[in-house]
Amino acid sequence: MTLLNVDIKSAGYDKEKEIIHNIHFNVKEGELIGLIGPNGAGKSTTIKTILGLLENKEGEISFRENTKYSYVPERPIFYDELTLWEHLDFIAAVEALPDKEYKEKAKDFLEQYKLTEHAHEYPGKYSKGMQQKAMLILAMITSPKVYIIDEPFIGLDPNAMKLFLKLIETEQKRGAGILMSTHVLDTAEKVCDRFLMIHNGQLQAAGTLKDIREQCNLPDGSLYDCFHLVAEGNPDE
Ligand SMILES: Nc1ncnc2c1ncn2[C@@H]1O[C@H](COP(=O)(O)OP(=O)(O)OP(=O)(O)O)[C@@H](O)[C@H]1O
Repeated sequence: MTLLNVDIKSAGYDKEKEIIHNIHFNVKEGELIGLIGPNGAGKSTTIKTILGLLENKEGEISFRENTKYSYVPERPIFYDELTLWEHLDFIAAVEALPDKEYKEKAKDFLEQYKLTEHAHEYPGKYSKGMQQKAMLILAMITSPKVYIIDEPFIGLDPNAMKLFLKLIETEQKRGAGILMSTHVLDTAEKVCDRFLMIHNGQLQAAGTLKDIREQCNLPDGSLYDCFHLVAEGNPDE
């Protein structure tokens, strides 16, 4: 079942300058989709367009009816005057989450991510990795049907990375669809079901690794080889 359908004809920050063109894909239940591309390719712009943050947009973005989604930005954003628990309470209040259920879930996440002892501190003062983990907890607490995650791996230590991947898998099994932009291609190759390869604001290749290899004419290539070909035009350099 399709949860999110993206049909961007063009989008950009200023009326005169379009940044992305003809980006079409969907996210289905239980799928993890990797949004891949070099710096400045248009990944964050695609995400911002999906989130409705860009006014200059031609095309259609449609979430399945009543689909709740969570966005995890590349750079964590917190309220200065709220502790992590207060952030969780705030989200629970806005989303009208059942009290007992969300508290149990929150405690479980905090324990897993080793943030229990820091839950009453201000996340603005956490280390980078702790902030990233806190953002993930805030995203997961509402049990959304769709996740939109901008580069989750930077700043996570190896244990946190493993935990994140495990939680993502659990969320997929629950039926959540995930769109995740990342530069960590070896991990993406292992965990993503499909890929969207963007360069110069356009979709250059899309599909499973097999599809991408065929489109790049690299039958045994890794995701990195295909990325390199798309980004640089030569897989061997
Ligand atoms: N706020 C902005 N205003 C104007 N142009 C922007 C803005 N943000 C990004 N751009 C431009 O849009 C283009 C695509 O940038 P975008 O941030 O989408 O790339 P990206 O693929 O997410 O890159 P990275 O891997 O470096 O995060 C770049 O040319 C960039 O200069």
